[in-house]
Amino acid sequence: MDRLGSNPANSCPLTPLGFLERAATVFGDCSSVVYHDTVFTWSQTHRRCLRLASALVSLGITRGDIVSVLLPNVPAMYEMQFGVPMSGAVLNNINTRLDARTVAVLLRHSGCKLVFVDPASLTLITDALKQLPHGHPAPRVILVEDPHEKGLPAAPAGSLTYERLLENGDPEFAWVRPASEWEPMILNYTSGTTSEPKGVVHCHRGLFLITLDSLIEWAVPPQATYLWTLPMFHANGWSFPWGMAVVGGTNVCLRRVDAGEVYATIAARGVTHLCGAPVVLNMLANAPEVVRRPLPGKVRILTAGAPPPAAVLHRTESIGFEVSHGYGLTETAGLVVCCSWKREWNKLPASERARLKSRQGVRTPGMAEVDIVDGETGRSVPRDGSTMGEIVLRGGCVMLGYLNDDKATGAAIREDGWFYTGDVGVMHPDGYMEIRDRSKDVIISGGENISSVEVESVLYSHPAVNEAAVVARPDDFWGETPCAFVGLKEGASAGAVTAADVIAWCRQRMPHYMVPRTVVFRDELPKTSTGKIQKYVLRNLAKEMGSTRKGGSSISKM
Ligand SMILES: Nc1ncnc2c1ncn2[C@@H]1O[C@H](COP(=O)(O)OP(=O)(O)OP(=O)(O)O)[C@@H](O)[C@H]1O
Repeated sequence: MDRLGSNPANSCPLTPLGFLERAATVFGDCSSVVYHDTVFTWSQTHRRCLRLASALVSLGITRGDIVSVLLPNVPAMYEMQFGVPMSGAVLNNINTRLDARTVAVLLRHSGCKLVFVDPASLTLITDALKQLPHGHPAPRVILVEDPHEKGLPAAPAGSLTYERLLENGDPEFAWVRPASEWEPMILNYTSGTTSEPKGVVHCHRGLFLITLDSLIEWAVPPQATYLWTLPMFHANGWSFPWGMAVVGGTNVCLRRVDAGEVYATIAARGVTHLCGAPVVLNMLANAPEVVRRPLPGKVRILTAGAPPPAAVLHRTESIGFEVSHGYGLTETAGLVVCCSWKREWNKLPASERARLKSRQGVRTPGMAEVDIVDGETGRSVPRDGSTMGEIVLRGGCVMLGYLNDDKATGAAIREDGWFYTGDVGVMHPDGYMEIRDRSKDVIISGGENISSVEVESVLYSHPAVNEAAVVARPDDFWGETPCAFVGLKEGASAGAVTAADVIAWCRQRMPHYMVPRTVVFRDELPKTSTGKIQKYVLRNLAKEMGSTRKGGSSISKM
Protein backbone atom coordinates (compact mmCIF):
# COMPACT_ATOMS: atom_id res chain seq x y z
CA MET A 1 0.00 0.00 0.00
CA ASP A 2 2.76 2.45 0.92
CA ARG A 3 4.08 2.57 -2.62
CA LEU A 4 0.69 3.45 -4.12
CA GLY A 5 -0.30 7.03 -4.66
CA SER A 6 -0.38 9.64 -7.32
CA ASN A 7 0.77 8.61 -10.75
CA PRO A 8 0.70 10.18 -14.21
CA ALA A 9 -2.70 8.64 -14.95
CA ASN A 10 -4.48 9.99 -11.88
CA SER A 11 -2.84 13.35 -11.34
CA CYS A 12 -3.71 15.38 -14.41
CA PRO A 13 -4.60 18.89 -13.28
CA LEU A 14 -8.27 19.47 -12.51
CA THR A 15 -9.73 22.31 -14.55
CA PRO A 16 -13.28 23.33 -15.51
CA LEU A 17 -12.07 24.19 -19.02
CA GLY A 18 -12.21 20.53 -20.09
CA PHE A 19 -16.01 20.54 -19.62
CA LEU A 20 -16.33 22.35 -22.93
CA GLU A 21 -14.71 19.62 -25.01
CA ARG A 22 -17.02 17.07 -23.45
CA ALA A 23 -20.08 19.28 -24.10
CA ALA A 24 -19.10 19.49 -27.77
CA THR A 25 -18.99 15.68 -27.93
CA VAL A 26 -22.15 14.93 -25.98
CA PHE A 27 -24.33 17.93 -26.84
CA GLY A 28 -22.66 19.07 -30.09
CA ASP A 29 -25.89 19.82 -31.97
CA CYS A 30 -27.83 21.21 -29.01
CA SER A 31 -28.13 24.92 -28.33
CA SER A 32 -25.47 26.33 -26.03
CA VAL A 33 -25.97 30.08 -26.14
CA VAL A 34 -29.04 32.03 -27.22
CA TYR A 35 -29.32 35.80 -27.61
CA HIS A 36 -32.14 37.41 -29.63
CA ASP A 37 -32.04 35.43 -32.92
CA THR A 38 -28.43 34.28 -32.46
CA VAL A 39 -28.25 30.61 -31.50
CA PHE A 40 -24.99 28.72 -31.10
CA THR A 41 -24.58 24.98 -30.60
CA TRP A 42 -22.11 23.42 -28.19
CA SER A 43 -19.91 22.41 -31.07
CA GLN A 44 -19.85 26.03 -32.33
CA THR A 45 -19.18 27.42 -28.86
CA HIS A 46 -16.30 25.00 -28.45
CA ARG A 47 -14.75 26.06 -31.74
CA ARG A 48 -15.31 29.78 -31.07
CA CYS A 49 -13.56 29.47 -27.69
CA LEU A 50 -10.60 27.68 -29.30
CA ARG A 51 -10.42 30.41 -31.95
CA LEU A 52 -10.40 33.03 -29.19
CA ALA A 53 -7.65 31.27 -27.24
CA SER A 54 -5.45 30.81 -30.29
CA ALA A 55 -5.98 34.40 -31.46
CA LEU A 56 -4.96 35.70 -28.03
CA VAL A 57 -1.78 33.65 -28.20
CA SER A 58 -1.01 35.08 -31.65
CA LEU A 59 -1.46 38.58 -30.19
CA GLY A 60 1.36 37.78 -27.76
CA ILE A 61 -0.68 36.82 -24.68
CA THR A 62 1.26 34.28 -22.63
CA ARG A 63 0.66 32.11 -19.59
CA GLY A 64 -0.28 34.18 -16.55
CA ASP A 65 -1.02 37.46 -18.41
CA ILE A 66 -4.15 39.24 -17.27
CA VAL A 67 -6.90 39.67 -19.86
CA SER A 68 -9.81 41.79 -18.65
CA VAL A 69 -13.37 41.82 -19.87
CA LEU A 70 -15.91 44.61 -19.54
CA LEU A 71 -19.07 43.08 -20.93
CA PRO A 72 -22.71 42.51 -20.01
CA ASN A 73 -24.24 39.02 -20.31
CA VAL A 74 -23.89 38.68 -24.09
CA PRO A 75 -22.63 35.53 -25.88
CA ALA A 76 -19.05 36.84 -26.09
CA MET A 77 -19.04 37.16 -22.30
CA TYR A 78 -19.89 33.48 -22.02
CA GLU A 79 -17.12 32.56 -24.46
CA MET A 80 -14.58 34.61 -22.50
CA GLN A 81 -15.06 32.37 -19.43
CA PHE A 82 -13.50 29.51 -21.43
CA GLY A 83 -11.57 31.10 -24.28
CA VAL A 84 -9.42 33.51 -22.26
CA PRO A 85 -8.03 30.93 -19.78
CA MET A 86 -7.67 28.41 -22.66
CA SER A 87 -4.94 30.76 -23.94
CA GLY A 88 -3.11 30.38 -20.63
CA ALA A 89 -4.13 33.90 -19.55
CA VAL A 90 -5.83 34.77 -16.27
CA LEU A 91 -9.37 36.02 -16.87
CA ASN A 92 -10.42 39.19 -15.07
CA ASN A 93 -14.11 40.07 -15.42
CA ILE A 94 -14.74 43.70 -14.56
CA ASN A 95 -18.05 44.98 -13.36
CA THR A 96 -19.58 47.19 -16.07
CA ARG A 97 -21.26 49.42 -13.49
CA LEU A 98 -18.06 50.67 -11.92
CA ASP A 99 -16.87 54.23 -12.43
CA ALA A 100 -13.81 55.16 -14.51
CA ARG A 101 -11.66 55.83 -11.45
CA THR A 102 -12.27 52.35 -10.04
CA VAL A 103 -11.77 50.68 -13.42
CA ALA A 104 -8.44 52.52 -13.71
CA VAL A 105 -7.46 51.29 -10.23
CA LEU A 106 -8.26 47.69 -11.21
CA LEU A 107 -6.44 47.85 -14.58
CA ARG A 108 -3.40 49.24 -12.87
CA HIS A 109 -3.51 46.84 -9.94
CA SER A 110 -3.88 43.79 -12.17
CA GLY A 111 -1.33 44.89 -14.79
CA CYS A 112 -3.90 43.97 -17.44
CA LYS A 113 -2.47 43.43 -20.96
CA LEU A 114 -5.64 43.42 -23.02
CA VAL A 115 -9.26 44.31 -22.40
CA PHE A 116 -12.41 43.31 -24.28
CA VAL A 117 -15.05 46.02 -24.12
CA ASP A 118 -18.73 46.35 -24.89
CA PRO A 119 -19.56 49.42 -27.00
CA ALA A 120 -21.74 50.70 -24.14
CA SER A 121 -18.61 50.77 -21.94
CA LEU A 122 -16.38 52.46 -24.48
CA THR A 123 -16.52 55.85 -22.80
CA LEU A 124 -15.91 54.18 -19.45
CA ILE A 125 -12.75 52.45 -20.64
CA THR A 126 -11.53 55.54 -22.49
CA ASP A 127 -11.90 57.61 -19.32
CA ALA A 128 -10.28 54.88 -17.23
CA LEU A 129 -7.26 54.66 -19.53
CA LYS A 130 -6.78 58.43 -19.20
CA GLN A 131 -6.56 57.98 -15.45
CA LEU A 132 -3.75 55.42 -15.55
CA PRO A 133 -0.56 56.86 -14.08
CA HIS A 134 1.87 58.42 -16.51
CA GLY A 135 4.14 55.74 -17.95
CA HIS A 136 1.86 52.82 -16.99
CA PRO A 137 1.49 50.61 -20.11
CA ALA A 138 -2.10 50.85 -21.32
CA PRO A 139 -3.81 47.56 -22.18
CA ARG A 140 -4.88 46.93 -25.75
CA VAL A 141 -8.63 47.51 -26.18
CA ILE A 142 -10.75 45.24 -28.40
CA LEU A 143 -14.36 46.16 -29.01
CA VAL A 144 -17.05 43.47 -28.88
CA GLU A 145 -19.74 44.71 -31.22
CA ASP A 146 -23.37 43.78 -30.65
CA PRO A 147 -25.43 43.69 -33.86
CA HIS A 148 -28.62 43.34 -31.80
CA GLU A 149 -28.23 46.60 -29.94
CA LYS A 150 -29.01 49.81 -31.76
CA GLY A 151 -27.39 53.17 -31.07
CA LEU A 152 -24.06 51.91 -29.73
CA PRO A 153 -20.76 53.31 -31.00
CA ALA A 154 -19.27 51.29 -33.88
CA ALA A 155 -15.64 50.20 -34.03
CA PRO A 156 -13.37 52.50 -36.07
CA ALA A 157 -12.99 51.22 -39.65
CA GLY A 158 -10.25 48.63 -39.94
CA SER A 159 -9.82 48.20 -36.17
CA LEU A 160 -9.59 44.73 -34.66
CA THR A 161 -12.97 43.72 -33.22
CA TYR A 162 -13.88 40.53 -31.36
CA GLU A 163 -15.45 38.86 -34.39
CA ARG A 164 -12.49 39.77 -36.61
CA LEU A 165 -10.17 38.37 -33.97
CA LEU A 166 -12.11 35.08 -33.98
CA GLU A 167 -11.87 34.90 -37.77
CA ASN A 168 -8.07 34.86 -37.36
CA GLY A 169 -8.23 32.14 -34.70
CA ASP A 170 -7.71 28.40 -35.12
CA PRO A 171 -10.77 26.26 -34.25
CA GLU A 172 -8.52 23.19 -33.85
CA PHE A 173 -6.13 24.96 -31.46
CA ALA A 174 -4.48 22.75 -28.81
CA TRP A 175 -5.45 24.93 -25.88
CA VAL A 176 -2.96 25.83 -23.18
CA ARG A 177 -3.61 23.35 -20.39
CA PRO A 178 -2.52 24.29 -16.87
CA ALA A 179 0.83 22.81 -15.88
CA SER A 180 -0.55 22.45 -12.37
CA GLU A 181 -4.12 22.55 -11.06
CA TRP A 182 -2.96 25.26 -8.66
CA GLU A 183 -2.18 27.61 -11.53
CA PRO A 184 -4.20 30.84 -11.35
CA MET A 185 -7.11 30.97 -13.78
CA ILE A 186 -9.30 33.82 -12.56
CA LEU A 187 -8.84 37.23 -10.96
CA ASN A 188 -12.08 38.65 -9.55
CA TYR A 189 -12.45 41.85 -7.61
CA THR A 190 -14.82 41.87 -4.63
CA SER A 191 -17.93 44.04 -4.76
CA GLY A 192 -16.45 46.77 -2.58
CA THR A 193 -19.39 46.68 -0.18
CA THR A 194 -17.22 47.21 2.87
CA SER A 195 -14.01 48.68 1.46
CA GLU A 196 -12.02 49.09 -1.75
CA PRO A 197 -12.38 46.02 -4.00
CA LYS A 198 -9.75 43.33 -3.39
CA GLY A 199 -8.30 41.14 -6.18
CA VAL A 200 -9.21 37.52 -5.48
CA VAL A 201 -7.19 34.87 -7.32
CA HIS A 202 -8.61 31.39 -7.97
CA CYS A 203 -6.87 28.40 -9.47
CA HIS A 204 -8.15 25.75 -11.90
CA ARG A 205 -8.62 23.19 -9.13
CA GLY A 206 -10.80 25.40 -6.94
CA LEU A 207 -12.98 26.37 -9.90
CA PHE A 208 -13.37 22.73 -10.96
CA LEU A 209 -14.55 21.86 -7.45
CA ILE A 210 -16.98 24.73 -7.01
CA THR A 211 -18.53 24.09 -10.44
CA LEU A 212 -19.39 20.47 -9.72
CA ASP A 213 -20.33 21.24 -6.14
CA SER A 214 -22.84 23.93 -7.15
CA LEU A 215 -24.47 21.69 -9.76
CA ILE A 216 -24.90 18.90 -7.23
CA GLU A 217 -26.20 21.13 -4.45
CA TRP A 218 -28.78 22.79 -6.71
CA ALA A 219 -29.51 19.45 -8.45
CA VAL A 220 -29.25 20.98 -11.92
CA PRO A 221 -30.51 18.42 -14.47
CA PRO A 222 -29.07 17.78 -17.93
CA GLN A 223 -29.98 20.36 -20.56
CA ALA A 224 -31.46 22.92 -18.19
CA THR A 225 -32.45 26.24 -19.78
CA TYR A 226 -30.55 28.81 -17.79
CA LEU A 227 -31.36 32.54 -17.89
CA TRP A 228 -28.43 34.88 -17.27
CA THR A 229 -29.94 37.32 -14.78
CA LEU A 230 -26.85 37.16 -12.57
CA PRO A 231 -23.99 39.14 -14.10
CA MET A 232 -21.21 36.81 -15.23
CA PHE A 233 -18.82 39.46 -13.98
CA HIS A 234 -20.02 38.75 -10.44
CA ALA A 235 -17.79 35.92 -9.21
CA ASN A 236 -18.02 34.31 -12.67
CA GLY A 237 -21.76 33.98 -12.31
CA TRP A 238 -21.20 31.68 -9.30
CA SER A 239 -19.44 29.14 -11.60
CA PHE A 240 -22.48 28.43 -13.78
CA PRO A 241 -20.78 29.32 -17.09
CA TRP A 242 -18.66 26.19 -16.62
CA GLY A 243 -21.57 24.32 -14.99
CA MET A 244 -23.82 24.78 -18.03
CA ALA A 245 -21.16 23.05 -20.14
CA VAL A 246 -21.25 20.07 -17.75
CA VAL A 247 -25.01 19.61 -18.13
CA GLY A 248 -25.20 20.76 -21.76
CA GLY A 249 -27.67 23.48 -20.79
CA THR A 250 -28.83 26.40 -22.90
CA ASN A 251 -27.46 29.78 -21.78
CA VAL A 252 -30.07 32.44 -22.46
CA CYS A 253 -28.26 35.77 -22.50
CA LEU A 254 -29.79 39.07 -21.40
CA ARG A 255 -28.08 42.41 -21.80
CA ARG A 256 -30.12 44.07 -19.08
CA VAL A 257 -32.34 42.78 -16.33
CA ASP A 258 -35.76 44.29 -15.86
CA ALA A 259 -38.86 42.54 -14.65
CA GLY A 260 -40.73 42.77 -17.98
CA GLU A 261 -37.87 41.33 -20.00
CA VAL A 262 -37.19 38.58 -17.46
CA TYR A 263 -40.84 37.44 -17.39
CA ALA A 264 -41.11 37.62 -21.20
CA THR A 265 -37.88 35.65 -21.72
CA ILE A 266 -38.83 32.99 -19.18
CA ALA A 267 -42.08 32.43 -21.04
CA ALA A 268 -40.62 32.60 -24.57
CA ARG A 269 -37.59 30.39 -23.97
CA GLY A 270 -38.99 27.95 -21.41
CA VAL A 271 -36.44 28.95 -18.80
CA THR A 272 -35.99 26.42 -15.98
CA HIS A 273 -33.20 27.99 -13.89
CA LEU A 274 -31.86 31.42 -13.00
CA CYS A 275 -29.75 33.01 -10.30
CA GLY A 276 -29.95 36.42 -8.69
CA ALA A 277 -29.29 38.45 -5.58
CA PRO A 278 -32.36 39.02 -3.37
CA VAL A 279 -32.84 42.36 -5.11
CA VAL A 280 -33.77 40.40 -8.29
CA LEU A 281 -36.33 38.34 -6.34
CA ASN A 282 -37.75 41.56 -4.95
CA MET A 283 -37.99 42.99 -8.47
CA LEU A 284 -39.84 39.91 -9.76
CA ALA A 285 -42.12 39.66 -6.74
CA ASN A 286 -43.09 43.34 -6.81
CA ALA A 287 -43.43 43.61 -10.59
CA PRO A 288 -46.72 45.18 -11.67
CA GLU A 289 -49.35 42.77 -13.03
CA VAL A 290 -49.04 44.17 -16.56
CA VAL A 291 -45.48 42.91 -17.02
CA ARG A 292 -45.96 39.51 -15.35
CA ARG A 293 -46.41 36.42 -17.49
CA PRO A 294 -47.48 32.97 -16.36
CA LEU A 295 -44.48 30.73 -15.76
CA PRO A 296 -44.12 28.02 -18.43
CA GLY A 297 -43.32 25.33 -15.84
CA LYS A 298 -41.22 24.97 -12.72
CA VAL A 299 -38.71 27.85 -12.60
CA ARG A 300 -35.96 27.46 -10.04
CA ILE A 301 -34.14 30.48 -8.66
CA LEU A 302 -30.93 30.31 -6.69
CA THR A 303 -30.38 33.39 -4.57
CA ALA A 304 -27.31 34.57 -2.66
CA GLY A 305 -25.08 37.60 -2.26
CA ALA A 306 -27.10 39.32 0.46
CA PRO A 307 -29.58 38.13 3.08
CA PRO A 308 -32.95 37.36 1.47
CA PRO A 309 -35.65 38.52 3.89
CA ALA A 310 -38.22 35.80 4.64
CA ALA A 311 -40.99 38.09 3.36
CA VAL A 312 -39.27 38.38 -0.04
CA LEU A 313 -38.79 34.60 -0.26
CA HIS A 314 -42.42 34.11 0.63
CA ARG A 315 -43.65 36.57 -2.03
CA THR A 316 -41.38 35.08 -4.72
CA GLU A 317 -42.53 31.53 -4.03
CA SER A 318 -46.15 32.56 -3.88
CA ILE A 319 -45.98 33.57 -7.58
CA GLY A 320 -44.70 30.09 -8.47
CA PHE A 321 -40.89 30.26 -8.39
CA GLU A 322 -39.02 27.63 -6.41
CA VAL A 323 -36.26 29.38 -4.51
CA SER A 324 -33.04 27.90 -3.16
CA HIS A 325 -30.79 29.97 -0.94
CA GLY A 326 -27.01 29.86 -0.68
CA TYR A 327 -24.12 31.83 0.70
CA GLY A 328 -20.66 32.48 -0.65
CA LEU A 329 -18.06 35.11 -1.30
CA THR A 330 -15.89 36.17 -4.21
CA GLU A 331 -13.16 34.51 -2.13
CA THR A 332 -14.90 31.12 -2.49
CA ALA A 333 -15.76 31.53 -6.20
CA GLY A 334 -19.39 30.69 -5.57
CA LEU A 335 -21.73 29.21 -3.02
CA VAL A 336 -20.25 27.10 -0.25
CA VAL A 337 -23.15 27.09 2.21
CA CYS A 338 -26.71 26.30 1.17
CA CYS A 339 -30.03 26.02 2.93
CA SER A 340 -30.37 22.36 1.92
CA TRP A 341 -34.06 21.66 1.88
CA LYS A 342 -35.66 18.81 3.79
CA ARG A 343 -38.74 17.15 2.38
CA GLU A 344 -40.56 17.25 5.71
CA TRP A 345 -40.39 21.07 5.68
CA ASN A 346 -42.81 21.09 2.75
CA LYS A 347 -45.60 20.28 5.18
CA LEU A 348 -45.06 23.53 7.10
CA PRO A 349 -47.06 26.72 6.52
CA ALA A 350 -45.61 28.99 3.79
CA SER A 351 -44.42 31.68 6.19
CA GLU A 352 -42.56 29.10 8.31
CA ARG A 353 -40.99 27.61 5.19
CA ALA A 354 -39.78 31.08 4.19
CA ARG A 355 -38.34 31.66 7.65
CA LEU A 356 -36.39 28.40 7.48
CA LYS A 357 -35.24 29.14 3.95
CA SER A 358 -33.90 32.57 4.88
CA ARG A 359 -31.21 30.79 6.92
CA GLN A 360 -27.96 30.35 5.01
CA GLY A 361 -27.73 26.66 5.94
CA VAL A 362 -25.04 24.00 5.91
CA ARG A 363 -21.83 23.42 3.99
CA THR A 364 -22.16 22.21 0.43
CA PRO A 365 -20.98 18.62 -0.15
CA GLY A 366 -17.67 19.79 -1.65
CA MET A 367 -16.69 21.99 1.29
CA ALA A 368 -14.56 20.47 4.00
CA GLU A 369 -15.75 22.43 7.02
CA VAL A 370 -17.78 25.47 8.00
CA ASP A 371 -18.01 26.82 11.51
CA ILE A 372 -18.89 29.86 13.56
CA VAL A 373 -16.24 30.81 16.07
CA ASP A 374 -15.90 33.16 18.98
CA GLY A 375 -13.61 36.06 18.03
CA GLU A 376 -11.64 35.92 21.28
CA THR A 377 -11.29 32.22 22.03
CA GLY A 378 -11.48 30.84 18.47
CA ARG A 379 -13.85 28.13 19.80
CA SER A 380 -17.08 27.11 18.11
CA VAL A 381 -20.09 29.03 19.40
CA PRO A 382 -22.85 26.93 21.00
CA ARG A 383 -25.60 25.68 18.69
CA ASP A 384 -28.21 27.85 20.36
CA GLY A 385 -29.32 30.10 17.50
CA SER A 386 -28.38 33.20 19.46
CA THR A 387 -24.64 33.34 20.28
CA MET A 388 -22.95 35.30 17.53
CA GLY A 389 -19.49 34.56 16.13
CA GLU A 390 -17.53 34.86 12.89
CA ILE A 391 -18.20 32.46 10.02
CA VAL A 392 -15.06 30.55 9.03
CA LEU A 393 -14.59 28.17 6.10
CA ARG A 394 -12.20 25.51 4.91
CA GLY A 395 -12.26 23.71 1.58
CA GLY A 396 -10.82 23.32 -1.90
CA CYS A 397 -12.50 26.35 -3.44
CA VAL A 398 -11.15 28.93 -1.00
CA MET A 399 -9.07 31.43 -3.01
CA LEU A 400 -5.31 31.26 -3.44
CA GLY A 401 -5.19 34.76 -1.93
CA TYR A 402 -5.49 38.46 -2.78
CA LEU A 403 -3.32 39.70 -5.64
CA ASN A 404 -0.36 41.76 -4.39
CA ASP A 405 -1.80 42.03 -0.89
CA ASP A 406 -0.06 39.71 1.53
CA LYS A 407 -1.40 41.61 4.51
CA ALA A 408 -5.05 41.16 3.53
CA THR A 409 -4.38 37.53 2.53
CA GLY A 410 -2.78 36.81 5.92
CA ALA A 411 -5.67 38.47 7.74
CA ALA A 412 -8.22 36.36 5.88
CA ILE A 413 -6.44 32.99 5.67
CA ARG A 414 -4.96 32.39 9.09
CA GLU A 415 -2.48 29.93 10.47
CA ASP A 416 -5.23 28.00 12.22
CA GLY A 417 -6.28 26.76 8.75
CA TRP A 418 -9.50 28.75 8.43
CA PHE A 419 -10.63 31.41 5.99
CA TYR A 420 -12.21 34.21 8.03
CA THR A 421 -15.21 35.66 6.18
CA GLY A 422 -15.88 38.82 8.20
CA ASP A 423 -19.52 37.72 8.44
CA VAL A 424 -21.22 37.29 11.78
CA GLY A 425 -23.69 34.48 12.30
CA VAL A 426 -25.33 32.06 14.70
CA MET A 427 -25.56 28.26 14.62
CA HIS A 428 -29.01 26.78 15.16
CA PRO A 429 -29.52 23.56 17.13
CA ASP A 430 -30.18 21.67 13.85
CA GLY A 431 -26.70 22.59 12.53
CA TYR A 432 -27.95 25.24 10.07
CA MET A 433 -26.20 28.59 10.30
CA GLU A 434 -27.74 31.99 9.86
CA ILE A 435 -25.99 35.25 9.06
CA ARG A 436 -26.73 38.04 11.44
CA ASP A 437 -24.49 40.67 9.92
CA ARG A 438 -21.17 41.60 8.54
CA SER A 439 -18.85 42.35 11.41
CA LYS A 440 -18.80 46.00 10.33
CA ASP A 441 -22.59 46.24 10.28
CA VAL A 442 -23.41 44.95 13.77
CA ILE A 443 -25.07 47.70 15.82
CA ILE A 444 -24.02 47.90 19.45
CA SER A 445 -26.63 49.64 21.55
CA GLY A 446 -26.19 49.87 25.32
CA GLY A 447 -23.81 46.89 25.15
CA GLU A 448 -26.33 44.71 23.25
CA ASN A 449 -25.40 43.46 19.78
CA ILE A 450 -28.22 44.14 17.35
CA SER A 451 -28.31 42.28 14.06
CA SER A 452 -29.30 44.72 11.33
CA VAL A 453 -30.43 41.73 9.24
CA GLU A 454 -32.99 40.71 11.87
CA VAL A 455 -34.46 44.20 12.05
CA GLU A 456 -34.53 44.41 8.25
CA SER A 457 -36.44 41.15 7.96
CA VAL A 458 -39.22 42.62 10.13
CA LEU A 459 -39.25 45.80 8.06
CA TYR A 460 -39.57 43.76 4.86
CA SER A 461 -42.64 42.04 6.29
CA HIS A 462 -44.45 45.42 6.34
CA PRO A 463 -46.85 45.41 3.38
CA ALA A 464 -45.80 48.88 2.14
CA VAL A 465 -42.04 48.34 2.34
CA ASN A 466 -40.14 47.68 -0.88
CA GLU A 467 -36.61 47.73 0.54
CA ALA A 468 -34.97 48.44 3.87
CA ALA A 469 -31.55 48.73 5.45
CA VAL A 470 -30.66 49.32 9.06
CA VAL A 471 -27.40 50.90 10.22
CA ALA A 472 -25.97 52.35 13.40
CA ARG A 473 -26.64 55.98 14.27
CA PRO A 474 -24.46 57.49 17.03
CA ASP A 475 -26.17 58.07 20.36
CA ASP A 476 -24.67 59.89 23.32
CA PHE A 477 -26.29 57.56 25.83
CA TRP A 478 -26.62 54.17 24.12
CA GLY A 479 -23.51 54.44 21.99
CA GLU A 480 -25.48 53.52 18.87
CA THR A 481 -29.13 53.07 17.97
CA PRO A 482 -30.68 51.40 14.90
CA CYS A 483 -31.50 53.77 12.07
CA ALA A 484 -33.73 52.40 9.31
CA PHE A 485 -33.62 53.58 5.71
CA VAL A 486 -36.81 52.53 4.00
CA GLY A 487 -37.98 52.56 0.38
CA LEU A 488 -41.71 52.21 -0.06
CA LYS A 489 -43.52 50.25 -2.76
CA GLU A 490 -44.91 52.10 -5.74
CA GLY A 491 -48.25 53.53 -4.75
CA ALA A 492 -47.39 53.82 -1.04
CA SER A 493 -46.17 57.31 -0.18
CA ALA A 494 -44.17 58.44 2.81
CA GLY A 495 -47.21 60.55 3.74
CA ALA A 496 -49.52 57.53 3.93
CA VAL A 497 -47.03 55.39 5.84
CA THR A 498 -45.32 57.37 8.54
CA ALA A 499 -42.15 56.67 10.48
CA ALA A 500 -44.35 56.25 13.55
CA ASP A 501 -46.24 53.44 11.74
CA VAL A 502 -42.99 51.71 10.86
CA ILE A 503 -41.73 52.01 14.43
CA ALA A 504 -45.03 50.70 15.79
CA TRP A 505 -44.83 47.72 13.38
CA CYS A 506 -41.36 46.92 14.72
CA ARG A 507 -42.33 47.36 18.40
CA GLN A 508 -44.94 44.63 18.03
CA ARG A 509 -42.45 42.23 16.51
CA MET A 510 -39.09 42.61 18.23
CA PRO A 511 -37.51 43.47 21.59
CA HIS A 512 -37.68 47.22 22.16
CA TYR A 513 -33.91 47.76 22.20
CA MET A 514 -33.82 46.53 18.58
CA VAL A 515 -36.53 48.87 17.30
CA PRO A 516 -35.20 51.61 15.00
CA ARG A 517 -35.18 54.99 16.71
CA THR A 518 -34.85 56.74 13.39
CA VAL A 519 -36.70 56.04 10.16
CA VAL A 520 -35.61 57.73 6.96
CA PHE A 521 -37.70 57.32 3.81
CA ARG A 522 -35.84 57.29 0.50
CA ASP A 523 -37.11 56.64 -2.99
CA GLU A 524 -34.27 54.20 -3.60
CA LEU A 525 -31.45 52.91 -1.44
CA PRO A 526 -27.87 53.22 -2.73
CA LYS A 527 -26.57 49.92 -4.14
CA THR A 528 -23.25 48.49 -5.18
CA SER A 529 -22.75 47.46 -8.74
CA THR A 530 -23.77 43.92 -7.76
CA GLY A 531 -27.08 45.13 -6.35
CA LYS A 532 -26.17 45.08 -2.67
CA ILE A 533 -27.32 47.93 -0.48
CA GLN A 534 -24.31 50.12 0.33
CA LYS A 535 -24.53 50.21 4.07
CA TYR A 536 -21.39 52.28 4.47
CA VAL A 537 -23.05 55.10 2.51
CA LEU A 538 -26.09 54.91 4.79
CA ARG A 539 -23.87 54.63 7.85
CA ASN A 540 -22.17 57.88 6.84
CA LEU A 541 -25.56 59.55 6.40
CA ALA A 542 -26.64 58.32 9.84
CA LYS A 543 -23.40 59.61 11.30
CA GLU A 544 -23.96 63.01 9.71
CA MET A 545 -27.37 63.16 11.42
CA GLY A 546 -25.51 63.18 14.74
CA SER A 547 -26.62 61.70 18.02
CA THR A 548 -30.19 60.44 18.23
CA ARG A 549 -30.49 62.12 21.59
CA LYS A 550 -28.97 65.50 20.95
CA GLY A 551 -31.97 66.38 18.88
CA GLY A 552 -32.61 66.24 15.20
CA SER A 553 -35.83 64.68 14.13
CA SER A 554 -36.00 60.95 14.28
CA ILE A 555 -38.35 60.95 11.35
CA SER A 556 -37.01 62.18 8.08
CA LYS A 557 -37.53 62.15 4.35
CA MET A 558 -34.38 62.60 2.28
N1 LIG B 1 -27.03 34.30 1.40
C1 LIG B 1 -26.43 35.35 1.93
N2 LIG B 1 -26.95 35.95 3.00
C2 LIG B 1 -26.35 37.01 3.57
N3 LIG B 1 -25.23 37.59 3.10
C3 LIG B 1 -24.67 37.03 2.03
C4 LIG B 1 -25.22 35.88 1.40
N4 LIG B 1 -24.41 35.55 0.39
C5 LIG B 1 -23.40 36.44 0.39
N5 LIG B 1 -23.56 37.35 1.36
C6 LIG B 1 -22.70 38.50 1.67
O1 LIG B 1 -21.92 38.81 0.52
C7 LIG B 1 -20.53 38.80 0.88
C8 LIG B 1 -19.70 38.41 -0.29
O2 LIG B 1 -19.89 39.33 -1.32
P1 LIG B 1 -18.80 39.73 -2.39
O3 LIG B 1 -17.74 38.73 -2.40
O4 LIG B 1 -19.55 40.02 -3.62
O5 LIG B 1 -18.12 41.05 -1.97
P2 LIG B 1 -18.48 42.05 -0.84
O6 LIG B 1 -18.14 41.35 0.43
O7 LIG B 1 -19.90 42.49 -1.04
O8 LIG B 1 -17.50 43.26 -1.08
P3 LIG B 1 -16.20 43.68 -0.21
O9 LIG B 1 -15.55 42.42 0.29
O10 LIG B 1 -15.37 44.39 -1.23
O11 LIG B 1 -16.76 44.57 0.86
C9 LIG B 1 -20.45 37.85 2.05
O12 LIG B 1 -19.31 38.09 2.83
C10 LIG B 1 -21.75 38.15 2.79
O13 LIG B 1 -21.62 39.29 3.62
